Amino acid sequence: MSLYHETATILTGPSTHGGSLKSRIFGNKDLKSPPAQVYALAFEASKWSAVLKEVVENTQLLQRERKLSPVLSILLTHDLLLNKGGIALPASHGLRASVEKHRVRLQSEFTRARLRRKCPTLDALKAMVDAQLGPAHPRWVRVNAIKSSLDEQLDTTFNGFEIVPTIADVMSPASAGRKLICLDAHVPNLVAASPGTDFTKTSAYKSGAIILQDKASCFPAYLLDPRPEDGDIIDACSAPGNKTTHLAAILHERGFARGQKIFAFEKDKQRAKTLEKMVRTAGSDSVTVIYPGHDFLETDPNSPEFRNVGALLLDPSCSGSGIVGRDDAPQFHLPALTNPPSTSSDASNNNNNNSKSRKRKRRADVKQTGPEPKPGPGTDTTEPESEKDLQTRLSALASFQLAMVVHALSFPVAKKVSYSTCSIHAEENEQVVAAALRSDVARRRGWRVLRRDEQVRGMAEWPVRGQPLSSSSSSSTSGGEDGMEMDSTALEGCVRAEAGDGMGVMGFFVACFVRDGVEKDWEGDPDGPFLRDERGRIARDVDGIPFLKSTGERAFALQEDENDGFPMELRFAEDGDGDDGDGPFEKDAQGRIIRNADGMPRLKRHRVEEQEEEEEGGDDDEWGGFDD
Ligand SMILES: C[S@@+](CC[C@H](N)C(=O)[O-])C[C@H]1O[C@@H](n2cnc3c(N)ncnc32)[C@H](O)[C@@H]1O
Repeated sequence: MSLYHETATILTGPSTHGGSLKSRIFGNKDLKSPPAQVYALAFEASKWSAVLKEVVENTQLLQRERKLSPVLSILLTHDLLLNKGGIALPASHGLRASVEKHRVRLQSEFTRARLRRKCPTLDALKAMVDAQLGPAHPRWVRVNAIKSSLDEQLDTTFNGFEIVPTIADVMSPASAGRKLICLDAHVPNLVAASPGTDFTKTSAYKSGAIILQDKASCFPAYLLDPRPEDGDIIDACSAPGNKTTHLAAILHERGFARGQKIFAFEKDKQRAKTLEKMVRTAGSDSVTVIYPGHDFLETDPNSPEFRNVGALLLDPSCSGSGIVGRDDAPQFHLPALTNPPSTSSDASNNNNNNSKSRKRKRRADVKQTGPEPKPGPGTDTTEPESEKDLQTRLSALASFQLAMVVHALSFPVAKKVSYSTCSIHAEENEQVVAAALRSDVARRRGWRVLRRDEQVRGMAEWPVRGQPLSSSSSSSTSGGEDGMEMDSTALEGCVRAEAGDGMGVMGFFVACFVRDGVEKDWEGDPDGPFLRDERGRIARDVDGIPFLKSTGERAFALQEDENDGFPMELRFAEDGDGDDGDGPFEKDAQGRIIRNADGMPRLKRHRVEEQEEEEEGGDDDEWGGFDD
């Protein structure tokens, strides 16, 4: 297969497979062409594709050369017009000939495209195209607490990186070529590294000590805040497993309750294989039960298997309209097969990279598999989708998403459910939450949105919140008019992330449903079965287990038999830091585990390091305060 066919295959393959463009290419063992050449062509052609799309359309190249596909037309035109060596194929090759015979026409159309952009020279056009690449997206790295620690990674994988205080420093064009990292201020164990940094060859990546996961994608597990006392956790839509493994990592730091499990559902069997691999690599296989090929909607919430499920993470298929920076390459603009020639106003539209309507229409694809119609090939395109088609697609997605949320809210002892999408559309976000709150099950069981002031520190401090439905809906009828309004407290409880706002995140949405009356279902006591302190909070022992009113004893009997199921006693994972038999966490004089403000238990290791620093007379460690 030629360089051009191989590059075309990479560019039109599912964007959900294999991470960044770089890792998709360099990790592809089947490539016959040199990966560096494929990457250079894919990147450069993508960068120029908005201009080349115009050239191809205006010369009607695709109509003249019926065997040429849209993606190949861009790749070949790129090399013909912009590559010093021209098209890298023998002169007699059919592909090369099919484009070269239109050289004069293509060249003059390219000149017109340049002049329309008011660029007097090719160099000026090159500078403009480079400038339009937009703000670079950082490479987000989550340190997997099951296999490593932030400190260990700072000493190893990030050794040689300069630590800078803000994400703006990491993304600044002035920092190009430097190896920078910034420790995230909102999500524990998360690091932003210079855009395009390739960690896929590091031993930490291969061993699962680090996981490449966008900051916003870390919000759901962090906001759900899984705890030993939550019992079993369901991840309803798991593949490829970023959030499943994040749940496991958070629980690992807190200490899993004995027998506590994460049930990971994945409807797509193929994707379930990726999930299995990721869970194994991340070291969370012993606590994760995978249900490959299993439709979450077909689970029976009342099945004995799920009697201890206290929390669910729901990250269903969505439009994916918020996805940016998944890749280290610019978007690829495909020429239309039948479009009339572009006008100068089309050209100026093409230049308007940041327009909101464009963002909304940007992707015709679906984030992952789901019930909705799938896109055709070439999904990484900017083919406009009509407003009507968009609304039809969004409404199909929203019905599915609502069904998933309502199902999750039906688990008998569940008391927290996070719902997330990487969509920017209110139809999939606030409107789904509003509709779920109005469902029978939500009303009957008292589900509400977790308030901002109840959220873990990083999420409470995150500034971008749910949008009022009338201003966030992409439909011409506002959500409010549809009766989908939410009160301001609930909206404030919703968390959004906005691409391109300087915080280095993709477009994302998450809300956590909670209910306060779970105990009522069990005990018939309006105040629940557990002892409470003077502020009405459930009293818990050092391990977080509540005390029963009836006996004054811990709610769950401690048993040695591991097979007796949850919840019994806490099991601390090996810490490797000289286990003193008293668990890995610092305790106060009363023997209670010391927790940071966000509820994270404080590891003994941190104290030892602080003491060492004090002895060395070092300054306060800026990063030691990360969990505080
Ligand atoms: C957005 S992706 C999940 C990403 C994942 N949470 C992560 O962070 O790596 C949605 C996944 O849900 C799966 N899915 C869709 N409908 C489902 C259903 N009814 N039951 C279980 N899985 C489903 C899709 O196959 C897809 O893999």
